[in-house]
Amino acid sequence: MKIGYMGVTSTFVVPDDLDALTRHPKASQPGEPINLHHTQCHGCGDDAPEGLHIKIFAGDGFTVRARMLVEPRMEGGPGQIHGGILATAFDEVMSHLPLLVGGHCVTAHLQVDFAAGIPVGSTLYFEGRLLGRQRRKLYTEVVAYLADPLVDAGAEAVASGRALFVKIDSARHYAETLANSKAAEQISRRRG
Ligand SMILES: CCCCCCCCCC(=O)SCCNC(=O)CCNC(=O)[C@H](O)C(C)(C)COP(=O)(O)OP(=O)(O)OC[C@H]1O[C@@H](n2cnc3c(N)ncnc32)[C@H](O)[C@@H]1OP(=O)(O)O
Repeated sequence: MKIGYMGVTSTFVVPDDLDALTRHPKASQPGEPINLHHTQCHGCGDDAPEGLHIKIFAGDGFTVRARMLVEPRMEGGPGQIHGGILATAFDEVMSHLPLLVGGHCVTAHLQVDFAAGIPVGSTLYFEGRLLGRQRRKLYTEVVAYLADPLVDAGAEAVASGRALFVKIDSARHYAETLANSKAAEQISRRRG
């Protein structure tokens, strides 16, 4: 089995020679919700019954803000969020950053640092940031807090994540699996 990518152990290093970033003209404005991937998306979909139902908003510049209620069904260790759920939430929040510059991406690499246990019943607040772009690669990071850092300057960071996204041709990438999606019609309609 291949470990890492192309035989190289994956390490998240943002290159120095980045391309310039430009906000897409149709990107959500700061404070506005960012369009759902689709309504059945496990992370952000309103109609995914077992989904995380994360609410994601555009921030200033190349940032996003998000929040998620840590429900009892998300428990791992007693009374605390499961680490895999937090990793999923991080993936979801960071996957909305490429939408600020346009185009669909998939996660190629994801890493998480867990700094403190996160109690069931809390609301998690996320701040995500696009660190840079090089060709099809977009480098992102996210930090999770137990209070809204916008209103509470003392909000403590409880976890952080980094991910590399790679831009795809969405129609080609999902050509063989779209028919399995509960949202197939909606996605096809959106493509026109
Ligand atoms: C319509 C609604 C859409 C909703 C989207 C929701 C998304 C939510 C976020 C997710 O969870 S996505 C699901 C998890 N991810 C995947 O299923 C992706 C599976 N992997 C792939 O499909 C391919 O490996 C991938 C598209 C990422 C790359 O394959 P390609 O053949 O298109 O590109 P290539 O291998 O040439 O890589 C492009 C660049 O990325 C680099 N790269 C790719 N994977 C890497 C990796 N793992 N680590 C480091 N670098 C990587 C690669 O070295 C290269 O760099 P350079 O530009 O410098 O040449």
